[in-house]
Amino acid sequence: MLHRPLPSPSALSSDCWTPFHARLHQLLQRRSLLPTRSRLLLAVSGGQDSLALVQLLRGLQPHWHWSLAIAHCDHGWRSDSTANAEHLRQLADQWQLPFYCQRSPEPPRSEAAARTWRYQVLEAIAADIDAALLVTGHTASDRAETLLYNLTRGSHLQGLASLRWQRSLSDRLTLVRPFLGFTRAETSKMVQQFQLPVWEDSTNRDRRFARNRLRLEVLPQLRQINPQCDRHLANTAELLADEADWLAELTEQVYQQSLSEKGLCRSQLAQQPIALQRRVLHAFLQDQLQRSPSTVQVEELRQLITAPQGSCSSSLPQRRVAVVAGDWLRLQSVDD
Ligand SMILES: Nc1ncnc2c1ncn2[C@@H]1O[C@H](COP(=O)(O)OP(=O)(O)OP(=O)(O)O)[C@@H](O)[C@H]1O
Repeated sequence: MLHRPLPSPSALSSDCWTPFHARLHQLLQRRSLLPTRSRLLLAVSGGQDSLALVQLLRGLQPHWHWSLAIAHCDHGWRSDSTANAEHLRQLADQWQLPFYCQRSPEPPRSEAAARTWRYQVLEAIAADIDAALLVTGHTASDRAETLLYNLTRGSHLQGLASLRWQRSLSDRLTLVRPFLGFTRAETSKMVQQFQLPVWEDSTNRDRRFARNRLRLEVLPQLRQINPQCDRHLANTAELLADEADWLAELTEQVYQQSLSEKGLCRSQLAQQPIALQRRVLHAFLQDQLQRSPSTVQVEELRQLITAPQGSCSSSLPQRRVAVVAGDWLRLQSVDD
């Protein structure tokens, strides 16, 4: 485990301007991610990405006049987690930034539980300090990993397009990921160049976690095929995100056109490409059942678009079935 001593305050100075600062500055201008004078809550684990994020944002602060604060969530997972939090507190002191830290009452049982708890804490801190933007250090490499991970589990387009530049967490808080413009190899260079005291998380090396195996075993292999594969995979996710958004809009239009109190209009749906039929039927079932339908259920309904009068699907949740009534496809109780 590598714990670097805190460097002297001069090494942590934010006044140097590097090509990394210039790139982030331009990216923020182009994407309007972090408006001038906004209050930013920076989520910092102590790893290389989030420390590099703080360093660059501190450097850009005089140009954008943000008010910056740091938040750390201590999962209590590792024996050194309190020391990690204390290390960050001292660093925030040196950086003269407000520091907020919360420890989990008991260690979360899974990665997913940890993430849920972490975002609850971060949202509460953001509300306390009136910050509308929460900024994380997710990189293009995280985006590449997420794309690969979701592919291995089987995913629809939205899943492959995940890790967006921004995402709404609530009415009052937006999550922003400006570091998607950098790879992990680049944040590693930043850490060296700015002598940032990274606190290495030993669980990142634990190969029992699928994400770690992807990061430590699969991606290095893929980089032998193409050294730029992190960036290419992240760019693919970006293109897919635009296509997913466009398809979602189209789906909503067709759904609204085909829907009436009688059900879904079969002749309207029959004119649409199969991909749109599936999406509209998915939206219809989701609305009717208030839960995400399975692929099999959607496919069954798709067969009903051209099925004879009176045909019906097999039983759906809540003792319901889909039935063909003339030009309409509707859900009714199995008891009717
Ligand atoms: N314990 C935490 N407290 C606050 N923010 C966190 C914490 N863990 C993760 N984050 C935020 O979520 C981002 C992505 O988390 P992830 O687990 O992929 O990274 P990490 O390996 O923990 O650290 P880093 O991304 O800083 O190198 C981090 O960059 C950071 O902004």
